[in-house]
Order: sequence, then structure tokens, then C-alpha cells
Amino acid sequence: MPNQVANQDPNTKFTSDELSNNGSQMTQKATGAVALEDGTIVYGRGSGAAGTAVGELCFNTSITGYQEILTDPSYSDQIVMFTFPHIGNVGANEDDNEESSVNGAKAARGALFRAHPTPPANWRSKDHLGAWLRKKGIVGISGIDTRALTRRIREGGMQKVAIVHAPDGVIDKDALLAAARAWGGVEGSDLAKTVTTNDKFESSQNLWDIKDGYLDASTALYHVVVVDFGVKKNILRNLASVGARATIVPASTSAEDILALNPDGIVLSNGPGDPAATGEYASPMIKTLIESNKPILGICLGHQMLALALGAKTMKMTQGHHGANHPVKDLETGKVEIVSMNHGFTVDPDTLPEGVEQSHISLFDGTNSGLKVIGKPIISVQHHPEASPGPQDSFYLFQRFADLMK
Ligand SMILES: NC(=O)CC[C@H](N)C(=O)O
Repeated sequence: MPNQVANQDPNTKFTSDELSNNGSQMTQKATGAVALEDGTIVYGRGSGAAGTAVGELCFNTSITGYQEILTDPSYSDQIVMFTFPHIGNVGANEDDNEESSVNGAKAARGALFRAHPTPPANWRSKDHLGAWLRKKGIVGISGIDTRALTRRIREGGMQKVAIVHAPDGVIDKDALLAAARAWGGVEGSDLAKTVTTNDKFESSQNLWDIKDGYLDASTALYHVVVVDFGVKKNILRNLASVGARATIVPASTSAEDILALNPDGIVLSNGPGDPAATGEYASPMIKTLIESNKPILGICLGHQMLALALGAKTMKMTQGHHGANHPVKDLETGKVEIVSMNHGFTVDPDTLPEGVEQSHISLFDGTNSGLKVIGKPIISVQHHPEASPGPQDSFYLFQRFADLMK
């Protein structure tokens, strides 16, 4: 019987220095390794691109949607460890990439899997995950005891890691560990400017449907300017689904240039890195947009940057929120929605100025998941109303934003 779990396959047994899966002897040379800044070295089997990648290790609990996750520019400078053991089963295609095709933004730097990706079985698949990872330049390592590493992150927080896929099996673990420790980390780093589009572009693509593929774009009722800090395509599609055509502009665009486009509303997008590191250029721009009284929707990084411009503070979380099954409560309606999450920083609700209130909270840990500005058409959420991947409970937020533009 074929066994898809790499380190139980008799030909591919790996053992690690510390987080050994079963302490068994290696029967095949490891072609991949992970070095954590705390000194842990774990061996596995390389897949995808060969080479070394350095980043912040976070775990994602989603069962599906690995391709959307790995191409979400918010994961720039991160290495995603999937807690679900079987990743790759539905292959990969061009439609499910989330990064904007215009800027070709770099998203996740690497991926860790429990089982080695197997040949795909899905009618939408065009590629094996391994081949797709290679094309994208993403390093993958399988055969990893993802449960043990996840527990380590839950206890000690997200760590700097270096991973290597060495097809010849030559792995210098000391050099790998040194690379992990030498890296500066995500805190304090402005990554939005590394993934934003260089040039303004337009989008009116609608949502994808299982029967009809991409739905026809409806007549545009609104014009929205999206400030691109690393925008996901499904945000643009959700805007189209509520009748908004979008003009996407670079992160460094001035408020004056944004307002000159005469938008009915403005979206501050998701994106990678530390929100506090964008303060220099983003806060003055967002402050002017707030004063303009135009409707604003902030999503994830955009939500955090809006909070900063309003005078609140953000802080780093221990393990962050990365998954597609997080319960969030809408404090206005009392309804609980199951949402997609991907963030490592959070808005400190104790620092909200007068006139700014929490609209949503996470029911996992009570952290802030949304804001509203009293007396202004401004809303923002920490979670991902566009899902992709994840449940579509929060699609209503795009309609709420459209209603503010009406
Ligand atoms: N998805 C996002 O926009 C992430 C926002 C921010 N980079 C964080 O990690 O908290």
C-alpha cells in the first residue's frame, strides 16, 4: 500500500537532531532541513525550489487553500508550516494565485509539510504542487513533525528560521542556523513597499463560480481606489461583486493623488510586515483620507495602519492568527462569523482614541478584529472578508462598505 507520509515510507525515513518523529535511523539522506533560531535542527525531504530561504515561521491551520495561502503577499518574509498533514492533493493552477498578477509580488518564502506532496487529483489542477513551488521559487520541506514544531511556536512564539532544499543532500546545519539567527525579522520591517504595485492598474474581475467560472462583471456603480500594500485578488473580485470597479495604486501614492481620482470609496489593503514600520509615508496619507470624509474600508494590514493613523497602537502577537476557522463576533449585530485570519500583529484596543470603537473581536483570545469611526463612513477588519481560502461568512462586509458609498 503506498504510504504518503514521507517519514513512514521505508525509503524515506528521516530523523532530526531534536524533534525526531520516532527516533528511527535515516535510511535515505535528507534533502531538506529547517534550522530554528533556538538551535533546533529538523531534517526532511526537499520539494519545490532548491536553495535556502530565511523567514519567520508561522503555522496555518487551514485544511484547504494552500495555494491561496502561499501566494498571499501578506506572507512575504514568512515560512508557512501547514498543520494539516496532506498538502498538495488538489494540485495547483493559475486561477487560485492570490498575488496581483501585475506586480508579481513575492509571497511566502517557504513551506513545511508533514507528508510529501503526492500527485494531484482534481479537475481544476494543472500542476503538481512540487512543480508549481519550483516555478514560484518557493522552497518546500516535507517529512516534518509539524505537530511538534507547532507546539514549540505556541509556547515560545514565532521564530526566525532558515530552511534548505539541497537535492544533493549536502546540508551545512551550522551555516543554516547562522542564517536564521542573522536575519533581522519581521518586527520593525516595512514589507508593504516591497510587494506593492509599481504602476496604477484597473480591475473589474468578478468572483469565481463552480458552474460558470468567473462571473460577468456587473455594471459598475462605484469607483474604489485600492491602496496596494500587498492586495489579494479576491478583495478586488469581492469589490466587483458589489458593483465597484477598482483602481489599484502604489502604497506610496499621496492622499491628494488618490482623491484626484475622484473615488466613491477607498480600500486600504492587506499586506506583509510590521504596520508600525509604514508610519512615515502611510500615516499622513491615511490621516488626509480620513479627513476627506470618503468611505474607507481597511483590511488586515490596512486595518492596522488605519488604527495607527487614528492614534492607536499596534503590537506583535506571540503565535498570531493563521487559519480559516476563527470565530469572530460582530459586536453590532451580535452575530458570530467563522473567518479566515492571517496576522502576526494586532491593534491594542486599550489605545483607541475617543470616537473609535471596536466593531469585531476574536472569540479565540478576545483580540481586536474590527474598528469603526463614530460619525464617519469608516470601517475596518483584522480578518479577511475576502476569504480565499476560507469561509464566506464575512462577504457581507463588502456590501456594508458599498452601502456607505451609496
Ligand atoms: N494579512 C495581513 O494583512 C497581515 C498584516 C500584518 N502583516 C500582520 O502580520 O499582522
